[in-house]
Amino acid sequence: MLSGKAMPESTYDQRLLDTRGSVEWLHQDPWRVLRIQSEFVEGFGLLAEVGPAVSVFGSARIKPGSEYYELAERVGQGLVEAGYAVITGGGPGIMEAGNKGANPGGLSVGLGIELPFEQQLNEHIDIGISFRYFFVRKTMFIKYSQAFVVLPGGFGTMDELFEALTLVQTGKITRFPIVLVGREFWSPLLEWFKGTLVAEGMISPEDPDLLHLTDDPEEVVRVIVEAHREENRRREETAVVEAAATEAGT
Ligand SMILES: CC(C)=CCNc1ncnc2c1ncn2[C@@H]1O[C@H](COP(=O)(O)O)[C@@H](O)[C@H]1O
Repeated sequence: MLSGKAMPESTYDQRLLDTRGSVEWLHQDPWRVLRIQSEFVEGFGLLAEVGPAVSVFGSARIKPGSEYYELAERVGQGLVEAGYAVITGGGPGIMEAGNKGANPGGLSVGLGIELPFEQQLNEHIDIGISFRYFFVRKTMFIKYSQAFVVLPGGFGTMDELFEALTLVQTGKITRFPIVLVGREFWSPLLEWFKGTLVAEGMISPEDPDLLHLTDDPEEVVRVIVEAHREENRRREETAVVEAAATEAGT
């Protein structure tokens, strides 16, 4: 970890993605692949035994005591009571609230990101990793959680929401509940999905149904538990049908 004067002026993501400037950096790209690889290896190693988990996303700027902070804390607590680990971006605001709700009752995970300004993981974390690359970190959220809960937030939150939505819509991940918390905040976006995106044929009429909207932390947990129960039932049914087909064929 670097702090104060030792903090570099640019981030690893910036140096990787910036094609302008000194060509010296370009010659280092092949070596960067190894650094990226090691970040995947470290993430896979630390998270492999996390068990069933749900990621909680939302604004880094929300302060303790605010309505959304308390809501996120209750969501974290409810998820842990239902047997899930809680994964967040490890920072302040909603992330901190989600981790705080999960801790000390359950497993609280923070997947932090190196930013151009100094920042520490919040203090309510059992397993914490600081990533240099956003895209490596995003892979970890998707790979190690079985649902996303998204509270109000800004660009970072939208990025995480739309990544998950695209992966579900395109069938890259299946049966992955995405729950939006905060009806007043999210309703205009859902209206826009239906009134503009569906109306202009940019998404299918059923695509907005990939999102579940609520204000109630207990409903968040209920929706996720039921979706996973249904998924397990489907898997068991498929396994029985496949076993019967194999037996019939032998
Ligand atoms: C005070 C401040 C701005 C700190 C930023 N520190 C952060 N630390 C960790 N994850 C972050 C941070 N900022 C954005 N993110 C990511 O983007 C989302 C929040 O971004 P936003 O505030 O909605 O756009 C979080 O779910 C998180 O995964």
